[in-house]
Amino acid sequence: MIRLLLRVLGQQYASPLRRAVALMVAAAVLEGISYALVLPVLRGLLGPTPDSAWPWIAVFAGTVVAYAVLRYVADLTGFRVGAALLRGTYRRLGDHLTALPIGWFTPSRVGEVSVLAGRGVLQAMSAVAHLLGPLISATLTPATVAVVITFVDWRIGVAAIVAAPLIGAVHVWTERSTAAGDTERIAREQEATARVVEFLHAQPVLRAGDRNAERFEILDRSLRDLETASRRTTLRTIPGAIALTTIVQTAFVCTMVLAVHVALSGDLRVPDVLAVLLLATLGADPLLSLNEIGGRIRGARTVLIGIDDVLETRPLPVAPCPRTPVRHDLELNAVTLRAGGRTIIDDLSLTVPDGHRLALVGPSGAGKSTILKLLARFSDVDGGAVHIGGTDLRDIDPVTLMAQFSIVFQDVYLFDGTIEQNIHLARPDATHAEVRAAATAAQLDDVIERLPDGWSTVVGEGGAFLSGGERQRVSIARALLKNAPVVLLDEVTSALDPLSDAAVHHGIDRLCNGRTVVMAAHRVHSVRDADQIAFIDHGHVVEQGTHAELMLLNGRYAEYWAMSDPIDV
Ligand SMILES: Nc1ncnc2c1ncn2[C@@H]1O[C@H](COP(=O)(O)OP(=O)(O)OP(=O)(O)O)[C@@H](O)[C@H]1O
Repeated sequence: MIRLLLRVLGQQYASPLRRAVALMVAAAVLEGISYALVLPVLRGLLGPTPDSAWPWIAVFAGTVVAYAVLRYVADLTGFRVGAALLRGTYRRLGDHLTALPIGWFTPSRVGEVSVLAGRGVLQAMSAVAHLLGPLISATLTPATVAVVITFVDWRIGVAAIVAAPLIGAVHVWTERSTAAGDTERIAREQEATARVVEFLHAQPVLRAGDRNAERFEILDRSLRDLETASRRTTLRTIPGAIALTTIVQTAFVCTMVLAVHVALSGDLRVPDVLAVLLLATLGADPLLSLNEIGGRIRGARTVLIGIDDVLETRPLPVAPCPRTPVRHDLELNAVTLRAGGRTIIDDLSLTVPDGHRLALVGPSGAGKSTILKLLARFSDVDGGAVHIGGTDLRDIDPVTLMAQFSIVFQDVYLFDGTIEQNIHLARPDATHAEVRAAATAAQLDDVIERLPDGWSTVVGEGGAFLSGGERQRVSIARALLKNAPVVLLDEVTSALDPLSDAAVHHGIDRLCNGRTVVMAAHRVHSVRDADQIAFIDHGHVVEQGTHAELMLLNGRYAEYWAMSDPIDV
């Protein structure tokens, strides 16, 4: 577990962790020694001069006080190390996540990482803070007691010590038999969490379609699966729990029987017999708690394996000598992309000269949004290359690359802050006046006027207090403020009222002015003025040209145009 923890977090935590473990070991041994002092106390008390017990009672009291202080320091150190590990895990995970390709963040991965980063990390780190000490105590205190018994009578000591390898074997066996179950239970837990979130998010749709019962059945099934997986894991731990209890009780009974037998044969005095019986009782008790501690440590271990898996995911490679593009023409050269076992973009080539507008048109699922994502290197291509200003995206530093693009996609995410804070994100060094100018250019002024607290209105998590068209306008304001040379635009698909639609398109026109633009268009009227239009289907360019050229060709684009809503045209 500690090795895994250090692999996840890095070796810089090795020495504080070792210090905490050393203190916990010292506390556990001192606890065992304090129990062992029962022996001289009883020998004195039950001997010819009971007063001789007093010095030992004083030593016993001193040891108990020293143990209490050491335990406190050890627990405090464990707690501090746990807190430092918690911060370290969040930082490591955060740093790593920001380096992962944007394409990695699918909804299911986001759900998985949310569970890990939320409850998971806390669970794993509280194991260090709260369980490492009890685990060390539960093993080392009985071991110290067994060594002391060996000094009293080696035969009884050996009977007690024999239990140790058996307990170790049971622990390893339980670990192995429950490992697969633990992994399955965590997977079911993540699945159930995702279904609960989905059920809550989908309430408006489900109620409108009277589909709550049907969808609840899916949620209920995933909760039942979780229950089954949890029951299966619990059942798998039962044999280990029974075996551990049996071994501990058998060793305890053997120690007692042997102690009585040795005493009856005259080899052991009464105080020593009493001390051995007392020590055996004190040693057996913590061993029985190993089951519960082991179960919780196993849970923490499974979480650490999950975090390790995320950290093992390779970020996109960064060129050793990154280059900075000086022009902003774009080129997709024989690009192929595969995902989910199929080819999404197939040997596709396109060029956009600096300052020109390319519109991508085609049926749903043709690959238009994917092309936009490849241009911003959300993921790397499987074949071919993407260039900006003649430079392969893979040769450009990720921060420099992202600085080239203003991205306006459909799923606009707003943070739970004010509109101003949300726009400011695009360029933190922008002045207040620049932010306001971007908002005005994106036609946000009338939206802000309508909000209860104007500019200071908090927009809610994900921008929930704004409409789709309003969120889109905030996104355009961000892009305007960023003022990047290339604009990637995924046109909003949901229908907006004519006023909002006009406002969004006015903002888009301002944004595109004088820049290199690639736009995935869902409505034909918005592409008519593009310098080039590419009709995409099944990840291929089927036709390419200006609106007039494509209409003359009388092919797929012309057919698409004819079918489009006359209001669009
Ligand atoms: N990570 C992925 N794994 C598997 N399939 C994917 C992935 N990303 C995209 N796809 C698939 O690739 C295809 C192209 O998707 P894309 O979003 O680019 O289409 P689109 O032309 O933009 O569609 P729309 O007009 O509906 O937005 C779709 O069939 C989509 O399901």
